[in-house]
Amino acid sequence: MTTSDKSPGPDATTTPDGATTPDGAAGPGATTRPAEVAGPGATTRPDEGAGPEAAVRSGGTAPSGKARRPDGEVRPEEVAGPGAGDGGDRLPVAGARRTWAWLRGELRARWAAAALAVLVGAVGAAASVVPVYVLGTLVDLVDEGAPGSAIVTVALVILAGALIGGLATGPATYLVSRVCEQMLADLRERTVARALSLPVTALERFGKGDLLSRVSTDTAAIGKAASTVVPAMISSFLLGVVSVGAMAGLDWRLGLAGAVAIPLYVLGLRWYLPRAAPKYAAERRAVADNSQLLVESMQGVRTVQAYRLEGRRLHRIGGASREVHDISVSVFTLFTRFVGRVNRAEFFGLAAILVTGFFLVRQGSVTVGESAAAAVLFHRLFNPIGMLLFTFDEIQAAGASLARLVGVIDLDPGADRVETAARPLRRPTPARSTSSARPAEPRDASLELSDVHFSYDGSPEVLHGVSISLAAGSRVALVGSTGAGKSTIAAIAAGILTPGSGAVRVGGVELAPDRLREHVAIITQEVHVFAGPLIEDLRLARPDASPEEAAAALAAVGALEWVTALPGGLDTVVGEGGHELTTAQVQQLALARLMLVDPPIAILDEATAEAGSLGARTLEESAIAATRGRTTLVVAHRLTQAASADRVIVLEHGRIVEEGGHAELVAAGGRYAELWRAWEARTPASSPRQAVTGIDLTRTLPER
Ligand SMILES: Nc1ncnc2c1ncn2[C@@H]1O[C@H](COP(=O)(O)OP(=O)(O)OP(=O)(O)O)[C@@H](O)[C@H]1O
Repeated sequence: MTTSDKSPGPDATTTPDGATTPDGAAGPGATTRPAEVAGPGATTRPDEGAGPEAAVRSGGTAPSGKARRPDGEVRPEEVAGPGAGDGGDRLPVAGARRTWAWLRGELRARWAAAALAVLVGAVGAAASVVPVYVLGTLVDLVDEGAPGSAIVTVALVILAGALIGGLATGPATYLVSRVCEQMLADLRERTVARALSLPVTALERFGKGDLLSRVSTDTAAIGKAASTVVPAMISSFLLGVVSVGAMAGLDWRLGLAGAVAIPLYVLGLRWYLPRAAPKYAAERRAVADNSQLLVESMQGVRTVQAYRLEGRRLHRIGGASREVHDISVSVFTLFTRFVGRVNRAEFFGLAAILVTGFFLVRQGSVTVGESAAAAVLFHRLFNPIGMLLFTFDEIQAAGASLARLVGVIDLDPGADRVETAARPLRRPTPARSTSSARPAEPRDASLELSDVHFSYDGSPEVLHGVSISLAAGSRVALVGSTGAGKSTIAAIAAGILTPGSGAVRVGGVELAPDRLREHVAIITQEVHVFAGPLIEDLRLARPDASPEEAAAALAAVGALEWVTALPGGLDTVVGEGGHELTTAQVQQLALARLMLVDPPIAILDEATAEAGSLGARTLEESAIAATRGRTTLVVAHRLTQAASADRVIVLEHGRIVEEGGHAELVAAGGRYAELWRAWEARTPASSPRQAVTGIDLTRTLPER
């Protein structure tokens, strides 16, 4: 199974303040690009995230981490609630009870398959004990000098038992691992789906490294357990039960002698597990921290280079890796000491059986063959018991990983509001209920933000009652200095961020963020080019788009020419490891996706701001073509974008300070006029507006 391929926009979005680099460009070939479209119908490709996962894996030099406490108690960080982790910013980990409940629920849902697996396993275990049981009879027959025919019969029974046991093992393993794999696939799918449905602010707060290590390292730990450890454990357990039963069947005292080993095994486990659990937890944390550090360093590589932070980053990564290494070594040392205790238990168990058998044979209670069979039965348990004990930590690790994934599944989709609720914000205005159960449909493509307040987690409010209204089909530019709140407004209007209070309406109807995304598409500052054919990248916006429709969208934004000139045209493999696209080309792809999404409302957040001056003209034209006929909100860092809008809204410190047409505001001599003069001064040319974009804006300016 794969992740849903119908998840809307959020996966394709970026932080409102997007990581800008000193040179302002992500560089050719970079996977993350300075513009991104997300919106109605946008989808998640099954292969997405392969890169970061690989990065985490390559960083995860240590064996899969382990963290569950043996007694299944809830660790301090195992508090089901966002932000309740030990660092305050980790994704939550489900408690032991909740994890068991999840497991039980999943098994109940597959009870028939699970029961069949156990049944086949039990038959296999019973059949494989038969040869040892009968071996005792064979010894006695030989001892008594029985005829060859009797021995042949016993030998045939041994053969049949071994055959049935062997034949049943394969299907039993297959059936158990199939149930486990199905549960894992479901779990992985639901984890990714929930992560994608999380608000961007929540994802930022938790850190992508933690999420990636859960989806990769934790899933791998569970996957390993599901395919190998759990089936082996179940068959070992069944074999153990059947063998002890068989020993007791020979003579109860032999069974009791074998049972001498049990308390020793238990003591060994009780010695090991409490010591191992904190070490595994520390190892898991160290691996996650190391992953986070690596992901951050890779994602911020330009900033790292620009500020010459390579040495310091490498030093920190080296330190984190050393910590992982040291903890892993101490985990292994502990494990070898545990092995010694297991060997001791085996020795005492076998010795007890042999001594008991000796005396029982002497007093005539059992035969030599029966005593030998008991010893062999016990000896045959060495491997299964060792398997049970030595993989206990892997099961623990899988349990810890399971708790981490269940923690993500249980996350409240409105996780970013959990913390903001503690702050003195007005509650969001409840959506007006309609008389019928059906949600009201917007009557047109107008967009309205009404008295919107917003603050990022734990930070002071950044929007203080912003109200903006865009008539259907109009083009409005948001202008303001850095940090004024433009991108935040864009993200709220697109349904990426949820306002602390206030309302967002489309066509007069207040819509929740998820419904808002059905009507609004946004191009943000980062575009992710997914590895694969270019047409598939376009189909993220509309999965059923035909090559002709994709070509038409590309043509509309002026990109068809260069796409057809690519070696494979629409089928050229782009993204990580594929054909490298320029920043401007990537931005045009984002605009073509917007065309395919065909939303009534479009939001451009610096869609062209990162372009080099040579591509600026083309991109400006592409952006105008892509948004023609749509209600458009443009975050205009380049004031030429504002000059071409129907209306300009000037924002400062989270408040609207001016609003009106470009010419009107310039004439008014206020804040916009000030910004415009500064802009003109920065772009000396006979016709500043033309010089910046290469477009004669008087042609594109609407009639006023
Ligand atoms: N993810 C975030 N977490 C915390 N604070 C944030 C976050 N994103 C933005 N901010 C803060 O919110 C305020 C508004 O930021 P926003 O990015 O909306 O401004 P902007 O006008 O778009 O700025 P710019 O032109 O630099 O993009 C700023 O003070 C910024 O530091």
